[in-house]
Amino acid sequence: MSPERLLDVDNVQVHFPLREGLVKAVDGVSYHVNKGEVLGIVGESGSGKSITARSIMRLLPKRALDAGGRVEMQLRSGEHFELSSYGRNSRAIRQVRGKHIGMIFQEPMTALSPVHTIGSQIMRTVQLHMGLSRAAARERAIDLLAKVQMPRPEQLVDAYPHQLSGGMRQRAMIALAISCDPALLIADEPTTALDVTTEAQILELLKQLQSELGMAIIFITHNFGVVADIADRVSVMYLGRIVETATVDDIFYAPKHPYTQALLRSIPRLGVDQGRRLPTIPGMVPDPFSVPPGCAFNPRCSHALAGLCDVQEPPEKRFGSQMSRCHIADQFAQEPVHA
Ligand SMILES: Nc1ncnc2c1ncn2[C@@H]1O[C@H](COP(=O)(O)OP(=O)(O)OP(=O)(O)O)[C@@H](O)[C@H]1O
Repeated sequence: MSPERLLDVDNVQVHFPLREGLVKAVDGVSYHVNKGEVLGIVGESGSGKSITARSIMRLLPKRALDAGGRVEMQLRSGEHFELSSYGRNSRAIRQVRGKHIGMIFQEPMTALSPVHTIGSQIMRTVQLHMGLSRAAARERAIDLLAKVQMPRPEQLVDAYPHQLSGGMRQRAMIALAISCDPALLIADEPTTALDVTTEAQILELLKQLQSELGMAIIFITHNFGVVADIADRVSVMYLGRIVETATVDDIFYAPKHPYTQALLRSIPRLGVDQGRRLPTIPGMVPDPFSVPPGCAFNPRCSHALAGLCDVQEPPEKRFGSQMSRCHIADQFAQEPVHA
């Protein structure tokens, strides 16, 4: 691992053996995150974004089968830690969760307990991982609430989650996730349930915290607009695989996978698309029990070549730092989809 590398995810596979058949929810996913960078992971519902992130934390649903792959992280001490070699409830992994990796979700109550005050939940975490005294932990909890820009932190530290608005609960969850100064924050659709104004405020807060604390973020979303705002690099997922990875500029101005291009065409442009019907991607995401042979996107792809795309799985093609899993990736000119 190079010194700037924080996380390496290599060929991770997560399956669900269900009565109807085997679902390969994550089918050989590889990516990396550098220290202090924001990696956006984009894709439609069911593409495997959340399960990939959960596999890093070893927080897979009970029915999931860990079918292989390796996840390694470089801790702040320089020590390499192989997360994939530990079980969900192992002592080692519980040390890493919360301390080295924080996680925030769409629904704050996934992370917050309804029966404890915001302050006591933060205090418990920092006492456990940072060895602070009760008084120092309370002080840190108040500082953290101030850092996430909650008003009157000295009072809100004693509030229960249900006493806060949705946006404030989101801030409290962020305070808890960053309480031990993690090197990595995994953000799984953290702004999806919020109104546009609150969403913009939370994104602004995350950007501010990211540059202030120097932490890396894996930002999972189905919304390309959000990615443009926050990410340095982007990976696009389709049916359990990463189909394209590139810098945010290359993703928007020179996408080399027809799925990325189709997702970009469906973003509304301010002032241009108002009142106009937006193109949507034809067809539906296929049933996860019967993924099409060849390139899984071929039945929905306007560029698909019969006898190639419906037969052969596309290899990873590289163009500098950009990767596309498309047979004809080299044919896409460097032209913006969004002119
Ligand atoms: N608990 C579960 N039991 C069975 N299958 C599951 C379970 N959780 C996820 N899956 C399967 O894994 C696939 C990927 O799920 P995942 O939650 O990672 O998708 P996602 O891209 O994050 O979508 P969303 O945005 O809807 O959360 C799903 O389509 C589903 O087939």
